[in-house]
Amino acid sequence: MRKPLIAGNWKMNKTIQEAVDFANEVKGLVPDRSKVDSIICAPALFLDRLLAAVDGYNVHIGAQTMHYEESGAFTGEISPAALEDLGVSYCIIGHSERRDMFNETDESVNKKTAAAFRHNIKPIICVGETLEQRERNETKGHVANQVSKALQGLTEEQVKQLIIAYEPIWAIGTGKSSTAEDANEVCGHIRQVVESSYSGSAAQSVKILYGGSVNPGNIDELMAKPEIDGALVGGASLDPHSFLRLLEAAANG
Ligand SMILES: O=C[C@H](O)COP(=O)(O)O
Repeated sequence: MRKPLIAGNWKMNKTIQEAVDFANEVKGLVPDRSKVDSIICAPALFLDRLLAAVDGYNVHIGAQTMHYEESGAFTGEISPAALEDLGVSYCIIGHSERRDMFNETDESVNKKTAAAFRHNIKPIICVGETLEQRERNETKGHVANQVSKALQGLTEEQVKQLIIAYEPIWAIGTGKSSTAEDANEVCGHIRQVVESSYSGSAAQSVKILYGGSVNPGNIDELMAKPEIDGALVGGASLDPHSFLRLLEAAANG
């Protein structure tokens, strides 16, 4: 039985004060970590303050991206070693916005995933198809290819700890979520890819999330599906009440 996981991706939203206010508002109300892993992936500038704000509560803090090198001449980049030193335990890798706007590739996603494991950071690898790919019936092939490339060189033990978020690009921030049935089918396909590349045990351990216009109105239906272990949530994670509702749905589902 895989423990459910809800990760909020704040993207480039909030000020530090708004972030700390949010953490103070939700932290005592977040369901116990035995029921759900609750994660806030915040802008890098807020991570230190958020870690201090939620210390001792059931909330994990994650980053939204990082570099694969430890250090060096990479102006403006975020070092995985520095994230580890800060106490950051999760990092989103290969979000479609970063693939689209910041030149993230399957190769860099693979290198970042390996770097995350070297630094005790759990990677949340994002995959998903465009609307055109969906219309051409290429969803499963595209997603399988992204997953295979992201996992190259990982050990079975690493794969068991992995989190993969299936986010159809056409569903992100559009209010147009995938149906729970479709999302479940693609998440199941991802699990099969893991099984054929690694083992049944790896496939049963890896957590697969759905992302794309998840909100308090559709979370129950998504969480009821057997292949969906949780959600990566953008817009609906920005409001404390909505975020808490998502956590409760996952914890009690
Ligand atoms: O990482 C989160 C996804 O991009 C989903 O964003 P959204 O919930 O605003 O559609």
